[in-house]
Amino acid sequence: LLPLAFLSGFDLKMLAYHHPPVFPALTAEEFPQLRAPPPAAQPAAMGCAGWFQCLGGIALLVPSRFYNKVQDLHQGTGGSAANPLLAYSLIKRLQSDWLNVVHSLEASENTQALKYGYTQVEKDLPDFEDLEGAARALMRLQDVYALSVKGLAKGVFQRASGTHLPDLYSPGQLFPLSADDCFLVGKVAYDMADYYHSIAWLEEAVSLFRVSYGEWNTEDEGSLEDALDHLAFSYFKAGNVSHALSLSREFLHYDPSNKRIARNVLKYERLLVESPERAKAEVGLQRPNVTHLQTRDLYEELCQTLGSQPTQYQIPALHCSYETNDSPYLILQPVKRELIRLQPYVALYHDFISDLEAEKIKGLAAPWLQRSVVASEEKQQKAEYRISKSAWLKDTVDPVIVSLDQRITALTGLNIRPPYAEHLQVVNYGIGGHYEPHFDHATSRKSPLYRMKSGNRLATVMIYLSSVDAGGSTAFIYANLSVPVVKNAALFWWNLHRNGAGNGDTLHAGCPVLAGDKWVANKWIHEHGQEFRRQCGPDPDD
Ligand SMILES: O=C(O)CCC(=O)C(=O)O
Ligand SMILES: [Fe+2]
Repeated sequence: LLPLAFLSGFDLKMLAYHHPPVFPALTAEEFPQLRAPPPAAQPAAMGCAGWFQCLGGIALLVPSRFYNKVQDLHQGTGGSAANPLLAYSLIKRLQSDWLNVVHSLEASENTQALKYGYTQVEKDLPDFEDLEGAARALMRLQDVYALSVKGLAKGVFQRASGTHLPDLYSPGQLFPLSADDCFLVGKVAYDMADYYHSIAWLEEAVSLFRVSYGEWNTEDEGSLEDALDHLAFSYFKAGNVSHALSLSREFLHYDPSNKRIARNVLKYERLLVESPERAKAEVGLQRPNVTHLQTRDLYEELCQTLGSQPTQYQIPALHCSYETNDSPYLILQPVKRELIRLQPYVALYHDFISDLEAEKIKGLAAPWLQRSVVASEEKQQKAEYRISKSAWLKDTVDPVIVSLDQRITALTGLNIRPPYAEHLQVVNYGIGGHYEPHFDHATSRKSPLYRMKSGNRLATVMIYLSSVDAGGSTAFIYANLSVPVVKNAALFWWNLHRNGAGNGDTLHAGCPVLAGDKWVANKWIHEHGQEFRRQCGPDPDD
């Protein structure tokens, strides 16, 4: 650096200007290798005393005392560039102080403290399975709601091309994804050999990495080269050799010494010479049908459009009414029933519980939530087609459950004392959480549902304990209807015909939650105990 005498007032102003008193800009400008924390991660905002207790300031090595001193020096720099003392201290700081800070014992102690702090909370942080799950959830939302990946990367929820439907969700604040965020989603798809999704997400990653090429982010996992590498191979696997070739050539432009990519380039060139038609071959990539759902299109349409329920005007039998169900319990406060379908019978009871009760039930379940399982042959196990957390609540845990049971008894006229009904199952779906089309009743005699020795699941009462911002409807696939989440309402349907056979028309699903936090509570009522409450009959349609 020039000695003090050679720096003009303007030079000093420029120095001060480039090192404004805003901490993040200051550190990043003065020492680009030091990563400034995002403004939201300031110690006060995070509720901790100094940077060194905070993980928010990862890789931040600057002691707060020095930071405060620097900040004070930057106060009112406008007129003070003429002050020789300040000018001297600025130059000294840039030439010597920072060097001492970076090489200080304090800096290495801070790094150690940062690492120690990280190991303390590490076990509570999301693991790779969580991250993979979150990436899959994004792809699920992309598919089920036909969203454009380009839009998602920008933070908006636009429909993919071809549809002119309005957006399903408009967030108040945009949260665009970074190149590396997109890269990771693409990589998760790539690792599952799902080139349909890897291509869409890696295309976004590549274009974002291109824009910021040369800017290194310590926190990033991938780079432009990584994204080009994975994207080229995805295109090759999808049969598009000419795209694979041009991306691999671009890779070599950035890293000419990579022998593997150089070999790939030769291979792709040879393939194109041997069969030039490959150059033109635009292989239509099929979306993988991971869960082999036969009803996928129907299901997704119902999730997107909230079904096509005929209204009361088309079917007069579908109407709203106050019901007492001959129960003394309901005489003073009848339930508000909205008949949704007669075949299969589906009814929505509005305001079945209060906000207070909903909060209480969620609070009681929260500490017990575990990843939901499904019945598979004789076992219960986790499955990709049901992503949620759930907990069982006995009526002994709180009087609120007792009074809910009383109301369900009054509403249904059924006997729900154990073992004639299961305990209350509280379910929480996070973003992208879903339950693909399924039956609540057992379809095989071996099902674990029969362990209660009270027969099959005759009826379902499902209560919405929350609202959602978008998505999350309950779709009845064959009945061609879907019910939006209505907070505090209870949805009722019969799973079995009067002859005891399962009603195939009750195939239903919980659509993925697009935005929000969805909670439901299930009460499954079994066959036994209802002999005098729901008459049986021989008619297979009844
Ligand atoms: O969440 C929903 O809308 C449906 C849930 C469901 O079908 C179930 O838990 O069995
Ligand atoms: Fe269900």
